[in-house]
Amino acid sequence: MNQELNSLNKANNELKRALGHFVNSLPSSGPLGGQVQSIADTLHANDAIYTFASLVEQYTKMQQSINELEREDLERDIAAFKLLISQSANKNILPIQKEKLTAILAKINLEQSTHTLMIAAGKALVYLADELSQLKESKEGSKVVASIKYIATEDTELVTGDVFSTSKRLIKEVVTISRQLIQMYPNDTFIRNLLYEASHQIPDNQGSFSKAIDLLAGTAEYLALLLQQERCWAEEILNDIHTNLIRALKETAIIDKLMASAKSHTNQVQLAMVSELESMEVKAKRINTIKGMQKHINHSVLLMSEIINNYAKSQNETHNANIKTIQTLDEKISNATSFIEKLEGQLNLAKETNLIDELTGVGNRKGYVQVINKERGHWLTTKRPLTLVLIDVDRFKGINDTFGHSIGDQVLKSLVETLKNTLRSSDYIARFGGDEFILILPETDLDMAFELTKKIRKVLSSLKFKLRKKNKTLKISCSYGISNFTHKVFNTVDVFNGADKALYQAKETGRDDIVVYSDDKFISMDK
Ligand SMILES: Nc1nc2c(ncn2[C@@H]2O[C@H](COP(=O)(O)OP(=O)(O)OP(=O)(O)O)[C@@H](O)[C@H]2O)c(=O)[nH]1
Repeated sequence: MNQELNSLNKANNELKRALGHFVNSLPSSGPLGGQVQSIADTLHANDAIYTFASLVEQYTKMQQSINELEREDLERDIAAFKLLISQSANKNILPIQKEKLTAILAKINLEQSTHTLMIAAGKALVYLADELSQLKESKEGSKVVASIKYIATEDTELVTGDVFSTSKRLIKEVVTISRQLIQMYPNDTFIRNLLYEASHQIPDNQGSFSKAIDLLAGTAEYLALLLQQERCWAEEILNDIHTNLIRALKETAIIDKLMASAKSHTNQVQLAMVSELESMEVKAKRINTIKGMQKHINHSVLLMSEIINNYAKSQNETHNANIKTIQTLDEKISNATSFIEKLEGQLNLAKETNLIDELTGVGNRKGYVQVINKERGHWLTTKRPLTLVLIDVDRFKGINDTFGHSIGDQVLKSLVETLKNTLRSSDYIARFGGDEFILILPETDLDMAFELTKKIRKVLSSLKFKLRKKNKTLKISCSYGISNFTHKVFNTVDVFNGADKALYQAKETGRDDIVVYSDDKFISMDK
């Protein structure tokens, strides 16, 4: 379309030049004076397309005015025009030329209609121009031209020459424009007709100035229409692009995802950007210029890419943070795993060497022997207090017999749990057999052991075992025997026997009792 517009501009300049001379040759007063002046003013305007349109309009108006003018006024103008031609015809030109001009003049005199008068006058001008240009080339030409200059004003010569050559050039431009247009719109009948009409004007040297302007005006009008159409298409395409852009975003739910991500990360900037993007569709409907829409699309695309970049960045950050957390967790898990493995190893070793009681999970008699030997060795070197406590459930046989073996087992397990919760980690528990347990208490003297045993007795006596079937509650009690390593009694078996003696004594005195035996004698404690 640019090419066509350039051609149109070129044609416009030609037209301006030709009309300039034409206007200068016309009388500036009289009935056409106003229009002549207005054409002259328009010629100085700069906007090519605007000038062309108004020149054509004013030229057409002038033609109409000529038709509408009073006969007398018109005759005066035509008379001036005839005089101009007859003066040209009477001067020093060749007889044959003079003859031709006189014939035309005679015809002009006969013509009644203004329109045909104008055509005849136009032909005379064209003929004159043609002859003049030929004369300029010939030998006697310069002489003749000089004589014509003498009778005709400079403007007249220019008008005739320029109007003729401009007509031809204008038509050529119409042909050029329509040939270019036909390539873009091969099925357009208007352009085809235009090309046909313009092409048939070229070989005809009599092609009139007004015909050329008519064709050119039609071309310009049609070009404007095509431009308008293309503008509409461009607008539609841009609108489509924008709508599709927003639809694609909605369909893939990208906006929802971005919104959710911005909300969860309390990213205010991102949130504001996503909301703006959401309102893009509404805003687009209010835009009615191509430039505006292009700007809007650019803005949309920039905004989208910025949001998506931000989103990707935050996703990346979250990803990296997750990787760090996973690494820390991995380390913790592997530490815990190796710890568990170590414990498992110890447990397995204990099980392998039969040091653990199967039912309660504490040490068995073998375990007790191993630990007491170790602790005794320590006592021998440090002489730090070391005490044993024997615990035996009272009337356990009765529990088994009355409530069943499994309740008996449960009592033993609960007893061990209570002991574990009351003792220090350095203390050792072993099931010595049946319902009898032994505690090895390092760093514990008799008084401390006695207080600890009182505490154990209190907790155990508060235990209640619910017996569903019988709708009863079972309570238990135990008897306790305490003994310690001393300077006098430091043999393991002797100390154990001391504790056993004390336990037996507790049973004898009615059970649920604590008895202390040390250095081969019973010790009375403050109960
Ligand atoms: N349920 C259960 N009972 C056991 C287990 N080992 C031993 N016993 C029982 O524990 C009871 C021990 O009873 P004794 O200590 O002799 O006597 P007691 O009934 O406790 O009476 P006193 O000790 O004199 O108060 C026996 O009836 C054994 O069968 C066990 O692993 N589970």
